[in-house]
Amino acid sequence: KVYDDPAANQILLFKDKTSGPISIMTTSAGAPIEYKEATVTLNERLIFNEYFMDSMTHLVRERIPERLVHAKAGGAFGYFELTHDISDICKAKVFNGAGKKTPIAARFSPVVVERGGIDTSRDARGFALKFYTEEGNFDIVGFSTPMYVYKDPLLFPTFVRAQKRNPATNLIDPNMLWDFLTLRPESLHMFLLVFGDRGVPDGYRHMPGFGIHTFQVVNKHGDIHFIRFHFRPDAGIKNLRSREAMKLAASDPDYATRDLYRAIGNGDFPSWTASIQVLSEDDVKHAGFDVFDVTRVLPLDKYPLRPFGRFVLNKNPVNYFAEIEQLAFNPANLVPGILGGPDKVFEARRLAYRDAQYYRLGANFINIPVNCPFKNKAFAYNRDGQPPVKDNQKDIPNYYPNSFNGPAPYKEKGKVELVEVYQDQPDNYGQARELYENEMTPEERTRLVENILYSLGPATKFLQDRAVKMFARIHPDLSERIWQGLQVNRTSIPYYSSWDD
Ligand code: HEM
Repeated sequence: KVYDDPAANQILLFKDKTSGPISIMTTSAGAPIEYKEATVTLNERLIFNEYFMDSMTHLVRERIPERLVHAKAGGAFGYFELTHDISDICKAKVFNGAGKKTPIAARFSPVVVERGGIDTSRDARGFALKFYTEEGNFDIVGFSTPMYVYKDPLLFPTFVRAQKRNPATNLIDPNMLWDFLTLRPESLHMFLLVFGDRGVPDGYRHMPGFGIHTFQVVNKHGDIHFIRFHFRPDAGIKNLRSREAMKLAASDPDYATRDLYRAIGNGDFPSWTASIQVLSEDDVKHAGFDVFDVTRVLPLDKYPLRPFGRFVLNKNPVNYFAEIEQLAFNPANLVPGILGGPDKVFEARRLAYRDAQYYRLGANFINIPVNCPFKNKAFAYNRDGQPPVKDNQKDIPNYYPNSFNGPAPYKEKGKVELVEVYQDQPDNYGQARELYENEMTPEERTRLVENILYSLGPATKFLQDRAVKMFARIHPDLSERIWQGLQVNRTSIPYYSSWDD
């Protein structure tokens, strides 16, 4: 049978591919088990009902901590195809030899909403890719915007808390958000995109992705370059208007997750073209600004895109929890030839992801099949701890150094260190102005103002005044329109003036 919606009919599809119950039901320990309804076994104690004991005690242990941020997601698997060799700048094998294909996992996620939240919420989106390369797993843990919120990683906890729920009311609190945005105005560059059309992508298939950090790469001669990753959806970038997004929030909060699963299930495989901006050491020295500043974009006219590959998602997860919930991305998962970003945010991320995953998945999260390198075997000296331990590295010596043929350290030929960079205060009014003035159409600017008012309207007056002042530094027109809007739209609940039908 053919179903036009594999997302809605997954369980029917399962039935169709089987010819009856797939097996006798068993206990978790594998013994055949009867199903005895408790109500018709009044003369039997529930404690002897092994089905009850087994399922009940498991059920109450089924929740694990959700991700602190990016809790809700759609994810899938597929491959990356290298269309253009880039060995001239990067020796990582995954990017050497045009035509090479590498298996990948992808996970797309709004930042703020909780695990059961709304897919069409106004937010940036995570855009995380794991390349299962022959030299180990390489992760690009990026965003749907080409820039990030701040360049000082000390702000991470503040930013997360300001966007999440108020500790007393348990509500998302515009005062907290606007306090943050106006105290740290470098965030407004990214938030112009979030409040603009890009803030609600029309599903994940129409969403671009960016590595954001300027990664240092090295070729086999030891020459270093710096690159930024860009991924453009081949189906084109599409966004939802606020009104559609809000309707979908009520009618289909899982809109983007459904769209991705359905498309892949129907054989309509989404793909993205991968490009890089490339800078030499000289370019970095003469850029005239901090090219490692994650709150800025690198101008495309100065550093044009060099396409090098595409990736295709052609396989839905067979089990969401096992394969997507348990996926563990980490910017520190790098391979020889790719050194990561020299900036402070990248440095902070080297700790944060690993730490978060130990907490939510346990000490051996790397042994969960989707997280294991599978093109090569890992030979770390870690042992024991919470399951799964897999073979626990069998009888291989468990300490280093040793004299008994345990794994020996890799000696990279012509090893190059990550450069050290001096980073100072961000200043992004210039790029935000450019975005507002040159990249947004007049209609987009109107929608931007409306979306800002929707969020800023319920904030308290001194924050509104502070925001108007900040927006004036981006563009007088933007600030004027927001000020005007606030005069009619100052309200304590989110409200769209133009939405009254
Ligand atoms: C100080 C800076 C940052 C810190 C400390 C941080 C920390 C975290 C943590 C703890 C998680 C949850 C990880 C997990 O439970 O598996 C996370 C998820 C994520 N972060 Fe960050 N982050 C930072 C900046 C960024 C930046 C700059 C980007 C984009 C370039 C980014 C993209 C993501 C994505 C995509 C996820 C979700 C990964 C997934 O799909 O599992 N983060 N971050």
